Amino acid sequence: MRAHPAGPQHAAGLGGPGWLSEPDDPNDLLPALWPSTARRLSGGSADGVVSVGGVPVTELAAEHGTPAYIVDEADFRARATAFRDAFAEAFADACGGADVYYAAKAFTCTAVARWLAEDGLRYDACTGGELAVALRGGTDPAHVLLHGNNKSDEEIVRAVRAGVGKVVVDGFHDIDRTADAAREAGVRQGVLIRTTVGVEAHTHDYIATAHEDQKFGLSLASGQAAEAVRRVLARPELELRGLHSHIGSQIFDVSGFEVAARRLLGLHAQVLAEHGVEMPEIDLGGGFGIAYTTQDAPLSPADLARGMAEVVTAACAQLGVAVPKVSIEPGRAIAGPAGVTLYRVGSTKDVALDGGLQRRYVAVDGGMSDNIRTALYDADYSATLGGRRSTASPVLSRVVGKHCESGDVVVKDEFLPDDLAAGDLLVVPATGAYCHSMASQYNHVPRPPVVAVKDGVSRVLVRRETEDDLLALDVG
Ligand SMILES: Cc1ncc(COP(=O)(O)O)c(C=O)c1O
Ligand SMILES: N[C@@H](CCCC[NH3+])C(=O)O
Repeated sequence: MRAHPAGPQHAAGLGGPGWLSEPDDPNDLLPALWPSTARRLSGGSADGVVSVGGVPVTELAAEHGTPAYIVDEADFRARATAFRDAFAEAFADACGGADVYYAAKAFTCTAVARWLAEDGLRYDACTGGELAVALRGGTDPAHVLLHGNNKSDEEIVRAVRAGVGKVVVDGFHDIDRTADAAREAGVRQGVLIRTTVGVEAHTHDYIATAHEDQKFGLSLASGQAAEAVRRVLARPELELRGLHSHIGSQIFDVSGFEVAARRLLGLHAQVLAEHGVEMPEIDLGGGFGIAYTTQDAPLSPADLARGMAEVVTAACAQLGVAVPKVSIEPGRAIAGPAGVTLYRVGSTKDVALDGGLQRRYVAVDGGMSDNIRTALYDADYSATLGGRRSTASPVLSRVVGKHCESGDVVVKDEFLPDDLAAGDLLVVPATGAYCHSMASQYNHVPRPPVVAVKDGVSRVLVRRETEDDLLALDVG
């Protein structure tokens, strides 16, 4: 990592993160963080402008306004099919391939469901709302699985009637309700049992999900998962398809997945020994990390698939069981790098810090309502000047929003050019996952649109909310 030209103390003195370093030219886009079609144009009337999907951000801002979520359709679909192909290949010999369920919670809308269906991916919904989007997008219901730690009766009935392939049993409370819904619908419902395997995933506490002391799943160690197997087998309306584990999100360390797979397969073998039931599937969840900064080094889908295939094959051989059909549920790794957020700068202010240092606050026209991840998880992002090139010297800056909250920060630390001013466009990469899907209308700020870009054309997938939309909800 290279230090800032003013000396390492420039950033270090602010207690800034270790990852913050300046690219050779701050106008460069660091490829790992951006959709594959993103570039800074050179020459012509749009010289210096960032372009995504062949559309300059100046055009996007003029046509769709700011803030706006921009999704690079080709990049999203390439990442999705890379997972599909890598896992199909890695598991081909062991179990005839693998199924990839896109985790809709990362980002979904009808167009996304359609892309996935066209490209042969499946769909992981965790609410009735996400299921509704899948069905409206033309997803084959048999390719949908329904998660949820607190599914309503109505969600279960709706999913079973729609013909979803699998309902994931997250607790004992799901078993009889799903079986009753299946009996009423006259079907045999496939189920997975979400198992808490006791892995402490190396990620933010709020997004680790396989240790004992959290709300999801049935514990392996305490015997709850084995008891759930017995209860499911006692209901003939249910078809026990397999066990499920999801250890958390934004994980880079493959050892967590390895331990989870081995423990899950241990229970899988135990069920065979105890009940004579050979479950045909196993679902290892999602959670594959992406690069938000230059410090993050994600594994490629091919490396992940190869690594997971080795672990699963070896564990099955050791246990003396056939390799079940493997499923995974990536969300962030498909949607995250495919999306950027476009903002317009409204104001700046310099604050003197101890030691003669200063921090520049750059306020944009969105904030924690369109990206809650910085406030919620202390997440790191980067930002770049989008509408022009600048040769002004870089200034350590903090990109903040317009909300009435001092924690309303989008990018904690970034070097931005000294001549950045009101009216400039800023682009924040790697915002395709868990930004639109976690957006709020805090301070009655309408949510931004989602605009797809491809081959030089932009298309609104989700329209911008208006104040009238918000007022229409207020019926009191
Ligand atoms: C059950 C389950 N599957 C898949 C995912 C997707 O995770 P990620 O977007 O990190 O791949 C999540 C979210 O963490 C989840 O809870
Ligand atoms: N929402 C989280 C990920 C957790 C998702 C689902 N279990 C994030 O933004 O990183």
